[in-house]
Amino acid sequence: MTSWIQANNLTSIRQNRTLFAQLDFSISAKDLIQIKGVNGAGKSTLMRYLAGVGQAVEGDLKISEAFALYDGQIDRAKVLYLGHLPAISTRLTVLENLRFLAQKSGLPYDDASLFAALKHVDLIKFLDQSALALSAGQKRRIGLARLYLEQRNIKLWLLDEPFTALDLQGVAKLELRIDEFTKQGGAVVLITHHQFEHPDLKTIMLGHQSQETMYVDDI
Ligand SMILES: Nc1ncnc2c1ncn2[C@@H]1O[C@H](COP(=O)(O)OP(=O)(O)OP(=O)(O)O)[C@@H](O)[C@H]1O
Repeated sequence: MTSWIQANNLTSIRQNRTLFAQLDFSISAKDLIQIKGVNGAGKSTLMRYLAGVGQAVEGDLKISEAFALYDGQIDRAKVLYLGHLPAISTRLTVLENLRFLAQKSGLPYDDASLFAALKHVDLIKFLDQSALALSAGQKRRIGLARLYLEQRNIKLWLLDEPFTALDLQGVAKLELRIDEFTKQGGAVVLITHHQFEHPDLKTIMLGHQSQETMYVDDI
């Protein structure tokens, strides 16, 4: 199968410190990939690079035609990136926040689909409540509700710490949703310190002790 993204020789140097170097990996349909490494290893830096934000990575990305917009560039309309902070406005209600996030992420939505998504993350009772009064887990759930909207063109999810602050039931539901998306042909790259048990989970390991600690398996 042709890879959507083939990364070759990626290097990131920040403040004179090499986070990772000569990193190779690929991302294909149905892949479930976890970026692993200690705090500060460069996991978010790498994910932000794949998401097209942040400048701290150099190297070569080969993009397949299925994933390219033009000229070998990633078609950003095919990527949904959820950063490690919930990005919630406390001035808006739960529903208004999701509407805003859906719009920002380029996802199609109407009120019925927003309601359905909020039901999936158990926030339907809080629709019109100000986000100011929500718990950390509930704020996280607003952002995750995007995963239940119609994905239309989206092929790749980039999820930075999506399990943070979720209760056990929330974790189980998110694991199921990730599994479902990959089975439907999408790919997921995630960063998590949660022990995600999945038979198809691949790993991109970042280490900053020495270059020998950097490896990618199963690709
Ligand atoms: N905007 C920035 N400017 C300069 N250095 C930065 C910036 N953002 C992060 N760094 C540095 O880059 C390194 C890697 O950060 P990054 O957030 O990618 O690590 P991480 O592996 O995701 O860590 P964690 O597990 O703690 O979230 C850190 O040493 C951090 O201090």
